[in-house]
Amino acid sequence: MTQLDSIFSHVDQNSADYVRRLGEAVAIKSVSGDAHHRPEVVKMANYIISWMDKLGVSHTSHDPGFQELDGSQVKLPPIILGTYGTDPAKKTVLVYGHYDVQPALKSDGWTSDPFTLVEDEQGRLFGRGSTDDKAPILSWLWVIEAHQKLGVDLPVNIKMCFEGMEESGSEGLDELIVQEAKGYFKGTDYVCISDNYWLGKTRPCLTYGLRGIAYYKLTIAGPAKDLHSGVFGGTVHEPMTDLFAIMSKLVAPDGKILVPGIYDQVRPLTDKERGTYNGIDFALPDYEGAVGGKVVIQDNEHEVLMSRWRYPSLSLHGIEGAFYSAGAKTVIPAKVTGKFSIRLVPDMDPAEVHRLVSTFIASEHAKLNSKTVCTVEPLHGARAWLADPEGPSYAAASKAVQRVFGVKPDLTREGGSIPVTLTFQENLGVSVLLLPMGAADDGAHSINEKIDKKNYIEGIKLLATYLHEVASA
Ligand SMILES: NCCCC(=O)N[C@@H](Cc1c[nH]cn1)C(=O)O
Ligand SMILES: [Zn+2]
Ligand SMILES: [Zn+2]
Repeated sequence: MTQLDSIFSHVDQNSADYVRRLGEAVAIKSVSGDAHHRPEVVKMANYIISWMDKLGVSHTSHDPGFQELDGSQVKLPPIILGTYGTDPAKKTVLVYGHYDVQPALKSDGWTSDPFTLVEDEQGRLFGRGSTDDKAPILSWLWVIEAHQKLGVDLPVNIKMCFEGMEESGSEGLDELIVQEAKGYFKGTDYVCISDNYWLGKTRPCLTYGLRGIAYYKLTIAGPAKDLHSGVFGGTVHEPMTDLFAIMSKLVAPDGKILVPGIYDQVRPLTDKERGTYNGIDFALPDYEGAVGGKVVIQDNEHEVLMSRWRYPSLSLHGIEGAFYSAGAKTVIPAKVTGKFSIRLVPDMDPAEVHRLVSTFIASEHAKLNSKTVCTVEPLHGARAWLADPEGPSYAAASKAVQRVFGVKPDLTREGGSIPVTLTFQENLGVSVLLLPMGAADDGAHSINEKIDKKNYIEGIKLLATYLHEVASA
């Protein structure tokens, strides 16, 4: 029996323990976006630290300071930096993950309490944070534990960077990475992140690209206070009318962004890149299933994937200050703020996108001949990330997938944004790999988030195998 075979059978034998521990973690309501839950985020940090202590992982906790949240100053949760092994003869793999979660209420439509891990008869483990990102970060610890229990030498040094603010802008993380690039992070050979999902439900993937984002607030202000539409309607410029007029000019119903110049920055599609879409395990009906309706714009698989991965998109998210309750309130809102974002792709620059967006909105507002005041404010931005999927880390991960799952992984990109990938790549100068455990239907951020027990258990084996493969890469 090889070392990995014995690790695999140990993982299988201990699967009930791994599920029980995931249940302990899910029960900690580490919602970073809500000030009231901040003590629970810290509790989750302490849960991880207690496991690091048990496993002999040395660690430091970095305090990123305070943030303004719901009108008060709230202390940020720690960024935990762990170190397991410092053998100069071994490669060093830095793993990143997050221990905070999205908000969840049973009343949102969950079929069970979101913070109680529930296993159904199909082996699906439901609970907030189950797949995003508690199972993956815990799995790195279980890999260390399995090696210790079996007396198998871990063939790499591991550094761990676990944050508690990923779902709320990763406050303080970039600064710490820049500051510690030649300190704690020095000596990192590869970065591996397990915080995304397979493209479908059955075939694992390795992810080498993400879109960036430019998020905007567009505010139109008019009267000093909300007005009665019967008394003032027809006599004043209405902020909501102007906001609708401008927001309707940003994007067409077919998804085309209407801001002039936006597509000029997009990297042209080459034949080589076009070829990378061949053979990817992705079917339109499955995608429509994930969407939950027949509203997909494109009519073939390659176009859908390209629209998600390599072209920008503009989404209108919401309007702050507008009347939205039941009933028929006859109000003219005094000030409204539209929220929208543009997903950025290689080679789009957030500063240039901001220049184009603000110039366009100012000119569209001027065309309205309205006396309202229009302001555009960028909330946050991140460039797209694209890695070379042909390096040794990707080769090791591909071998690991084949060993654990018996199939070659798809090489995928994603439409979402994980800005820290680029921060690691640029500041540490090493290859970054996204190695997901969860499946496309896990429902991260949504109601009834889950991870399949099979994905969790085989995922632990996958991470262990990757470390063994990358050791000799
Ligand atoms: N599957 C990986 C995507 C992770 C994710 O959901 N990231 C968020 C990050 C973000 C950016 N602005 C607000 N949140 C995303 O929306 O892409
Ligand atoms: Zn995540
Ligand atoms: Zn998330």
